[in-house]
Amino acid sequence: MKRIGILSSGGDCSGMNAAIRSAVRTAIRLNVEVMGFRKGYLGLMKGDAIPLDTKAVSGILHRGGTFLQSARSAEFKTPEGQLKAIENLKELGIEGLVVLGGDGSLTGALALHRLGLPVVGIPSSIDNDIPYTDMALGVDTALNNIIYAVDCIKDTASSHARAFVIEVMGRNSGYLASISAIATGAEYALVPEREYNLDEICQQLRARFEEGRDNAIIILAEGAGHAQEISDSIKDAIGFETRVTVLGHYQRGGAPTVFDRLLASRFGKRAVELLVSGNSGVMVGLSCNSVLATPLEDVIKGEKRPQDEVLRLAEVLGV
Ligand SMILES: Nc1ncnc2c1ncn2[C@@H]1O[C@H](COP(=O)(O)OP(=O)(O)O)[C@@H](O)[C@H]1O
Ligand SMILES: O=P(O)(O)OC[C@H]1O[C@](O)(COP(=O)(O)O)[C@@H](O)[C@@H]1O
Ligand SMILES: [Mg+2]
Repeated sequence: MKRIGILSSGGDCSGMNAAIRSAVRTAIRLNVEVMGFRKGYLGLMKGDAIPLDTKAVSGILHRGGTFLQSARSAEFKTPEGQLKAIENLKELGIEGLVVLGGDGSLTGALALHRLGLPVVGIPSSIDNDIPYTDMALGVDTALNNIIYAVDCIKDTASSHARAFVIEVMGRNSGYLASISAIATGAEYALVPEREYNLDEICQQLRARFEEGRDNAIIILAEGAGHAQEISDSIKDAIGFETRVTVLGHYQRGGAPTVFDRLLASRFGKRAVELLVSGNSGVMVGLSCNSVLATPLEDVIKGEKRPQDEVLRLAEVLGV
């Protein structure tokens, strides 16, 4: 292989830059040129690419987001969009592609692989909803962002004897909610994977405030309900003030943690080594602290949910 491409797609996350840097520097060591596509699959369909050398990826390791930018594209889901991408790659003399992204982007990578393009995926999404990797890129940084915010909110909640409903991201996954609830000592983690009974929660919260506790933190996964409605129900039932904080896109940015910098560097290197040695149609992943490759077919067929042990732990340590 003489020339490969790289792109970041879907929701950005911290660690993408570090992974791109690692992939580019590994490729250069192997005498392979790298082109970076801007704005994910949009750039691939437009042929919007820039050459990436060692200098182009210096000074980005510690920055959140992705300097290649990211996007979501409905057109790329169509066969026409995918063929446009393949044609552009041929014209640019690009023989293989590294895709950084979440479950959607990896489904797109599988589509390109089925069209005959050598592809390797790097799981990158704060949601941690991608199977065959213990952690995706960006998850650890997002969790650290969340616990910083929750700790701050707890201070003000205590000062006013309030209950807070704090909404975190995760799409259909309760991973961020359950882990951050354990790490902050929150009273409840409301997640899509477990049914919850709001009446019971309100009774327990009322008892908690009546016995003199001065705050309550309820971490709500975005896929598990409406923050304001839950907050209003709690307020009406317990008679204490409630507030809502939606952490939103704050969770996705910021300097990557050591864990994410290391994971990104390991993933980027292995992805290029696999691609250049002819092992394509796979995703790199972390399993028991080793970097493994899994066929994209299995990744896309698979499902990932937070471990039951973790969900149970959040319940046992809460109210
Ligand atoms: N089924 C699919 N086939 C081809 N491409 C897809 C498919 N699903 C998603 N993609 C591409 O991947 C992009 C990112 O997917 P999305 O689910 O929004 O984010 P993420 O990759 O972070 O999970 C989509 O906008 C689309 O271009
Ligand atoms: O940035 P957008 O387009 O508002 O999307 C928000 C969504 O992206 C995420 O932050 C990341 O999800 P993906 O990795 O699937 O893109 C979700 O947690 C959230 O629901
Ligand atoms: Mg996703």
